Amino acid sequence: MVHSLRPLVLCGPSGCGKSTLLRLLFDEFPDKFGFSVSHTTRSPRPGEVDGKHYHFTTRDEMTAAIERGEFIESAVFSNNMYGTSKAAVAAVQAQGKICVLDIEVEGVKQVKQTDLNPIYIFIKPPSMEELEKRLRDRNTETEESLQRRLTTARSELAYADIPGNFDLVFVNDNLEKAYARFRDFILGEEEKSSPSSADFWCCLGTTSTDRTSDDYYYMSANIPNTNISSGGLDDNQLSIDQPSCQVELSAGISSDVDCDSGRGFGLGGGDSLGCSGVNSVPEGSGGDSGLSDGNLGGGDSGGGGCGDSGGGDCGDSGGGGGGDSGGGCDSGCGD
Ligand SMILES: Nc1ncnc2c1ncn2[C@@H]1O[C@H](COP(=O)(O)OP(=O)(O)OP(=O)(O)O)[C@@H](O)[C@H]1O
Repeated sequence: MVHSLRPLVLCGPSGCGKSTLLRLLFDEFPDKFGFSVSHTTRSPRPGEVDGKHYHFTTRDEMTAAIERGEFIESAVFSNNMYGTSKAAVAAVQAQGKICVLDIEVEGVKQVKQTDLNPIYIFIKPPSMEELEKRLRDRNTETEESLQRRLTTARSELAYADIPGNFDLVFVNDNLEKAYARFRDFILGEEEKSSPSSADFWCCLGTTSTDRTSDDYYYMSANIPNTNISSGGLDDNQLSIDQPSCQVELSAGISSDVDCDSGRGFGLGGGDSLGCSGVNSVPEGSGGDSGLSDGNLGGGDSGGGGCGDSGGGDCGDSGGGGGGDSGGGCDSGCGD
């Protein structure tokens, strides 16, 4: 299964510094991020290139494409249409890059209705006065368009202040500090959503035949000290050290299952075990990590990336070294 990295939605009032911060990000990570090229009906600014900064289009063409369902989001801003086509996002993801969407609040609301599941970031200016100064200094606006942008900015800032609307809201005051915060947050979030930290099941039974449903435990490598959520051991915990993703059983695993704290197992950095997004494992089914009581070394994969519960048993091939597979779960997981 191919894991698409979560897209990044960047939002903030015109002039808050979105383009500036993105330029720094792309300069530092030229191969990691890809810009989703928006469509717009506004005229190109000096230096802007069609197909690179925007797909410049007409109102009629864009309206027709939206009606054909070709857009994830679209909005009218300062009398111009802006929008993100599905093709623009897919083109970036096809390159194995994190797709960056620079969109307005109305577009954010529409993206939230889709299954895109991006990271939402909002950039605030230090003040309305500073925002106005930046826009004037940029020298790209007429007095009328500047006033429109400032009016829109107020409602955008109000939307950003509602808890839960964005994963990160921060002020772009000192550019260096703002960029560091922006970059570190994105890298942290992407690390969390990478396959190495997907939720997974593992099995602690010694052999495939003596396992019961009680031997399967649900773990999330994103959350330290995650409660075991199945197998009747809700009071027990798994302790998980990030970022190496070492997973081990804490002391206190009940002895009435066929395991104890000595039967720990670990994952090297970048590892993935079993099936992500699993909610239940039917009795006697697979979805396990391919481990009995072994460790997987760095670079291992115990299967991974399955959408749902079940599937065939992964075998007992624990203890693999670097680059090993923990039992070929991948094909055995049903959706
Ligand atoms: N931290 C900062 N301190 C001072 N000036 C800044 C800072 N960040 C950006 N600027 C300046 O503010 C102006 C607006 O920034 P930028 O063009 O990146 O905004 P934007 O949010 O992309 O705007 P738009 O949405 O209209 O494209 C630019 O001239 C930029 O150089």
